[in-house]
Amino acid sequence: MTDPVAPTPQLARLVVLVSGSGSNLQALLDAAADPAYGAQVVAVGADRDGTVGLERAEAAGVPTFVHKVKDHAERADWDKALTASVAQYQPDLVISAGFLKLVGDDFLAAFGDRYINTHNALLPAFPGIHGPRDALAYGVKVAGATLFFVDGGVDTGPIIGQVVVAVEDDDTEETLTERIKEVERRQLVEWVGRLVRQGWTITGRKVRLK
Ligand SMILES: Nc1nc2c(c(=O)[nH]1)N[C@@H](CN(C=O)c1ccc(C(=O)N[C@@H](CCC(=O)O)C(=O)O)cc1)CN2
Ligand SMILES: NCC(=O)N[C@@H]1O[C@H](COP(=O)([O-])[O-])[C@@H](O)[C@H]1O
Repeated sequence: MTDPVAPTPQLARLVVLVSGSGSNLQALLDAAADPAYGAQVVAVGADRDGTVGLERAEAAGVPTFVHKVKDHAERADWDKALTASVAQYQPDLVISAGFLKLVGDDFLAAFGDRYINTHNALLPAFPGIHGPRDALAYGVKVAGATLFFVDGGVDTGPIIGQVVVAVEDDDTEETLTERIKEVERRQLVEWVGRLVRQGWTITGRKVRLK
């Protein structure tokens, strides 16, 4: 069992990592506007400039930082820089919400017990960055989203929650992606709130609220 993580007595500090439109980030920002939610977004990080996700953070008055892989000689240097920026904000929970980069050893050593990711497929099926496309190509009848604690693999960590949607006969990648996102955002907001208000344990692959 990893060390249990206790509930956070004050507002829990969330750092959110994004690469794209940031609709999951927006859902967290909206939820955190109510102090009863129990958490605040203290910073937003990204691997690229000029995204709507970063604009959403700035509009909410939340500090941002960007680390691009190509600005570093080695991937490990990027990982160290990302780790240092996140650490500066002393997060209780780090959340990847459409963050399209795999983090490395330094990041996981610092935050591996408190780093979660939302993925738009029902893991362990369809890991990677094209979940809805891969699900449609396979011909599945249900799809969905998985929230999990990140480990050193690609979308392999202990699962916190999953939510399911139907796949319609006339779905395109775009329509299925949007249907998944609607339920994915709700799942993310609900589980982040529960985790920070109640604390959690991870025993092997089992995640439990305290
Ligand atoms: N060590 C881990 N890091 C991250 C995980 C994870 O499971 N383990 N989840 C991600 C998010 N993710 C899917 O949810 C994911 C992100 C990125 C990739 C990937 O292959 N990325 C390539 C670049 C792709 C691109 O920029 O177009 C890369 O990192 O070089 C797969 C899955 C959060 N981080
Ligand atoms: N595996 C990574 C991945 O594909 N993540 C997916 O990117 C979307 C981000 O949306 P958003 O930027 O609107 O929150 C989300 O659906 C998330 O599951």
